[in-house]
Amino acid sequence: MPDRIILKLGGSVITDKESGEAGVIRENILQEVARSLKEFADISLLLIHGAGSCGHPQAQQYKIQYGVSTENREGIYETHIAVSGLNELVVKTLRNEGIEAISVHPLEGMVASEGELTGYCLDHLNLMMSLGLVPVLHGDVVMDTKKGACIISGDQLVRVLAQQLGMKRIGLATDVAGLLDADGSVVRELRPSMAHTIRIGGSGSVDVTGGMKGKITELLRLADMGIESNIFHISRLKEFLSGADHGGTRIMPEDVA
Ligand SMILES: Nc1ncnc2c1ncn2[C@@H]1O[C@H](COP(=O)(O)OP(=O)(O)OP(=O)(O)O)[C@@H](O)[C@H]1O
Ligand SMILES: C=C(C)CCOP(=O)(O)O
Repeated sequence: MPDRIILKLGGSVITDKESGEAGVIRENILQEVARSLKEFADISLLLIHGAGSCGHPQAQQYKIQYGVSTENREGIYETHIAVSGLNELVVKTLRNEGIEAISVHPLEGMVASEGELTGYCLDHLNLMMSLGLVPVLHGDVVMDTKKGACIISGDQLVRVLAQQLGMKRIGLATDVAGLLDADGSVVRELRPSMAHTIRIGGSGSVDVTGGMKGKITELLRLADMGIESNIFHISRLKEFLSGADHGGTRIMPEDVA
């Protein structure tokens, strides 16, 4: 069986998150990514993407992260439709390159409690990958037993799916070279015991899931479970896919050399 890899494409990469304008998708970057992925057709891939400007502004406008009642329930549709539109374009672009991508929307099959995914069946993802399909999930709004609904980041999906599906390698491509320290240098290795020594911020743009801080929190939880993950700049995608040095940050379990 080929190695299974999870790749998250950051919303900051595939959308224009910084301009503050909602819904701007970087189609040229998506095409480049699709072409790169095509070169690695022998990899068994599960793709996750963030929302960027196609979901974060809507989630913030409807205050989804503070809970959902009949007052703001319209935000469930508005947020989901924004990120689903992005997902449709991601899948279409991959398929145009001959990659057997298929959309999987978390809202339709996952439930959370207090913002943490608690209810889901992943059998279909296993079966899809066994058939050589590339499931394409995304950060989404999902129903929540305590809060009505909540936002699940692509980073949380990375943690849950990496753990549950036994993925061999985990990579998060974003718009920075990796986790940066106070001098702007890339932190090449991060372990749970040293995380408190680095000042980690949110995102420079509208982001309801915590930006870099949210990402590192999820990946440190993976490290605590003995699973390594990687953050790198999108321009280093091929290095990550081929197993070469991607120049970014490896988030590692405490006792791994
Ligand atoms: N110490 C840090 N090192 C690197 N980036 C940082 C740091 N602190 C804050 N950031 C911000 O985190 C951003 C990356 O996180 P962000 O969540 O926006 O990325 P993403 O995963 O690509 O987007 P999305 O959440 O929409 O999928 C960077 O663009 C940077 O502005
Ligand atoms: C805002 C929505 C809909 C999902 C957020 O996912 P992320 O961009 O991975 O943080």
